[in-house]
Amino acid sequence: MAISGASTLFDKLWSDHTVCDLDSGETLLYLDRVFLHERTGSIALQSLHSAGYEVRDARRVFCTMDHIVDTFPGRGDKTLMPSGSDFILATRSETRAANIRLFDVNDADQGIVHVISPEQGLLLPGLTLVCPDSHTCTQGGIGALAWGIGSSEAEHALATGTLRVRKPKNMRVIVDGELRSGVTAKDLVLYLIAQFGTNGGAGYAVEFSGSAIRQLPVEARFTLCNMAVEFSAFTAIIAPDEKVEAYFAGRDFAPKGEHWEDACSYWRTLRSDDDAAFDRELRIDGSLIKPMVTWGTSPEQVAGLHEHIPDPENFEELHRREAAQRALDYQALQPGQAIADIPINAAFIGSCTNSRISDLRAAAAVVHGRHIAPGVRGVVVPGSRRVKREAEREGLDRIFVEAGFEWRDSGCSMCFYAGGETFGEHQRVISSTNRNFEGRQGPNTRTHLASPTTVAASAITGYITSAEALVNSEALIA
Ligand SMILES: CC(C)[C@H](C(=O)O)[C@@H](O)C(=O)O
Ligand code: SF4
Repeated sequence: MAISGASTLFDKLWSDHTVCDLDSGETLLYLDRVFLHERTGSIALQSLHSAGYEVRDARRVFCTMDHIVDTFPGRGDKTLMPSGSDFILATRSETRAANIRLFDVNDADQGIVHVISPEQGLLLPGLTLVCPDSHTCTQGGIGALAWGIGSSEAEHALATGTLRVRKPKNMRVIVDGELRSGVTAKDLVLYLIAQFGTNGGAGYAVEFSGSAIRQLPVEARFTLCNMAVEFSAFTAIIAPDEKVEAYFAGRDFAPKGEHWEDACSYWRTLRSDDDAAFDRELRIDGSLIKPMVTWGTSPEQVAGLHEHIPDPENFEELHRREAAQRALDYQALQPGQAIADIPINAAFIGSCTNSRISDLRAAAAVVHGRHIAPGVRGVVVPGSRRVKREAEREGLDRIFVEAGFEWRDSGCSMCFYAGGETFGEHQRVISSTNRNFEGRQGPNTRTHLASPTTVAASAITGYITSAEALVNSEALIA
């Protein structure tokens, strides 16, 4: 379809994938990839099957076992939640019947859906991908149009290879300035949500751009885009650059030979035109950001690690005041408490936000030669089995285990209380994940979202601590 005038990257991908505009005001979009997982994908496949429909093109469909599968070494089909294995078994039989490539429980390439898809080159810049999972936006980090859908939309996607979608508006978030050392993409996205609220991106597809974004390694771009859904955005996208080309070079399903050159030439066209108009533009000075952590039960209830728990009375709007009070009650925290004085019971490194090899390297560098505080439980869950193998090749597993962490098999694990695993009631967990609502990590479990380096440093001190503060405090003692 021809594009007239200046366009955003999002508009270009939308237009390139438009089959037709519908009378309903929606667009019928062509889907290059559909990804499924055992929690929602099994439901979509079963429902499609019982309605008598077939998967239109199984070559474009992939499925993994990540949400419910447990992450204990030597795992099988059983999970702590007795009903968990029903999802696993249904996923296996439905994908087999439909001829869909499944990354099964103990497949060498199994892992969290949003980690394994770009990792293998199953998704590439410029392609569309949907998955019945809200964090599909993660994959916009390489310049693909990827968004989360519901199970019934997944049925439509599977049966037709297309989807009816209402076009969101365009937002650009420009992050200039240089991120300080020790400040990560996780801190950046928490800062964004702190500034503009969890509703800030509602109705928009967000393009991240600016000098701080160009500086981010590709895996950090996934972290940033991952939490676009916590900002209520339709999805997020970052224009691919030479870092993205280097990321894909040699990946299993990335184009090879002359196709590689063609692909790179095409990817270089994937950017917003200079004079493209955005419906909304937000600006952030990246140099102002410090390590962040959530104190409440929403990603917008967040503060710098050097700050104090706010007083709900100081929130202007009534609903924010009430939400803050309720969050403090749930989290058992007091207004005015220094964040650095909050003791933790557990530390979790994992999830589609922060479980890639660069996350594990950064966390391992913090814990290397140190030991987690007495009474604190630490768990590290690689995002995929490939990440796990690479970490083990580099000796990161030994660093974690010697520091007192459990080293697990890959999956969503304790990001989400689906397989039945939890740190327990009233346990306070510092977590590299993306959601902190009540009960997210198990009944009455208290979650504090932070970067993997903050999680690692906190595990060592037993208090919410930045990696920088850990090093400074040791220097004082020495
Ligand atoms: C189970 C799944 C549908 C869910 C999602 O959509 O995001 C989960 O991955 C989550 O993070 O809450
Ligand atoms: S790791 Fe967590 S956020 Fe990501 S897909 Fe799994 S449950 Fe959802």
